[in-house]
Amino acid sequence: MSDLSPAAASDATAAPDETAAPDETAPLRVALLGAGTVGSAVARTLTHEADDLAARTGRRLELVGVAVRRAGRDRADLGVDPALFTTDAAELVTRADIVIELIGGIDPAKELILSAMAHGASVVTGNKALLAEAGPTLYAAADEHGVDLYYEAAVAGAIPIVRPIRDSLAGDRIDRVIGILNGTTNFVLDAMDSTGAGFTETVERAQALGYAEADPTADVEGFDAAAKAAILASLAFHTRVGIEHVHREGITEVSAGDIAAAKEMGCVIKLLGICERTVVDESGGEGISVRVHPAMIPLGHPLASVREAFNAVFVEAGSAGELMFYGQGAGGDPTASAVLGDVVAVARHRVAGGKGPGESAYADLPVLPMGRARTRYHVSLDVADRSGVLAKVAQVFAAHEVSIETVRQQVVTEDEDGTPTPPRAALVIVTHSAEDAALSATVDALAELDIVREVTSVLRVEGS
Ligand SMILES: NC(=O)c1ccc[n+]([C@@H]2O[C@H](COP(=O)([O-])OP(=O)(O)OC[C@H]3O[C@@H](n4cnc5c(N)ncnc54)[C@H](O)[C@@H]3O)[C@@H](O)[C@H]2O)c1
Ligand SMILES: N[C@@H](CCO)C(=O)O
Ligand code: NA
Repeated sequence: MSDLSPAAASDATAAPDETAAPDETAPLRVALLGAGTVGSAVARTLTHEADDLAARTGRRLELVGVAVRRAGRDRADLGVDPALFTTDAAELVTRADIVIELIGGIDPAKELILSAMAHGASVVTGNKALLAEAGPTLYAAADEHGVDLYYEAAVAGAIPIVRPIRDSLAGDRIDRVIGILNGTTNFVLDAMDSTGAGFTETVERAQALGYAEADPTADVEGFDAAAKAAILASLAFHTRVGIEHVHREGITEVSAGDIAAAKEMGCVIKLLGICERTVVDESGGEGISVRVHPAMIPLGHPLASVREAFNAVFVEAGSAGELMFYGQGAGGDPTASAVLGDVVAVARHRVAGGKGPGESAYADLPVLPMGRARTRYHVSLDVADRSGVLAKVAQVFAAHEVSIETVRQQVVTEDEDGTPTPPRAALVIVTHSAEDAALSATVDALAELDIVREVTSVLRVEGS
């Protein structure tokens, strides 16, 4: 179908023959925007695997240009004709059937994608930040111009999860998606767990090893995972979810003490992206909760075994039951695998003369505030050790209608440096599931009690 696209029409140099049949052997013109970590790997595969890609697609994929920020750099290893490099991305997107956007960020990526679509190109992108901010605008443009918008690389890198949710599970009802969606934070938490070291020291080590960026804010503060959670929730619940709807807490406050407390509970701490469907009223009306925060999960949960910088997504669906998707969430070649899979998919649509699914937002479920999410809390308190203390603490939970699951107490008689202390106790309370607002109010009220010397840690417990 590409030969009748506006891009092809405007590109024609010979006198147009309105009655001529489309050339069904002409290569599909591919434009690549960005030759960084992922773009370079994509360029290499497009050139080195051209014959296999043509065989799988049914048409050759001809790289017609690579937009870069700076001209003149030696990029010989990509195997790309040097004449194809350009600094004019805006011009390049007007003469392609498929545009691969791998420059990242909002501007100019958004305008380039919209222009590419207006010129008839299908778009493949890995840009989670842009999708979480402007997904509906991009989908509307794709719809208007009859082109594809594919973005498998945007969530969990190489792991096939966007298309499994959008296509393979389209006949099922997804109730919950829990993901380890950020490799940097998983690496840091895993290293803290194995070494007992603190957060700052571990991030510095991750930076030295190349796992964390020089500025790790987007990862450690949970922005990257929140963008991915927004995309997953939109797909899973057929509802528009933007980054602004996602409750976000990063891992900067997770201490070595929290990690040790999790170990004692038979848990590990992970930064989780949680997207879940909940009943919100007595008539069975539903809403969704989308949140990113550190949480304890039991060692027996499949997500607990996800080590180092790996990602995983655990899906609970009505008929399929529990599914686990695991693999590399980042890196040039792994992410390029997801990009190229999308390129082949959209190219096949062009060859067959159709397009893939557009946005599905028909359910339009309300996105609940964090206070309405149901979770469990693990609360550690440093309290005076005298009669009536446990009763007072239990009363606070009861007053907020939060049910206690377990209580553990350890008497402390000396400080960390061995100095004898007045009798006190370390109290660890794990609750049953309750609304986050009630749990949070409970913790605030506990902190006000004169018998509570300190609330030493508060962690959510998920996955059980
Ligand atoms: N790196 C990963 O592991 C990974 C994984 C999944 C998704 N992604 C996503 O893929 C995209 C690319 O990531 P990356 O890691 O390759 O980034 P990168 O910073 O390594 O590469 C981006 C490249 O785009 C170039 N660029 C920026 N503006 C440009 C412009 N206007 N015209 C031409 N070139 C321009 C930059 O010079 C750079 O070379 C991002 O959206 C990112 O979120 C990356
Ligand atoms: N910075 C991300 C990789 C790309 O999303 C991570 O650490 O997982
Ligand atoms: Na993916």
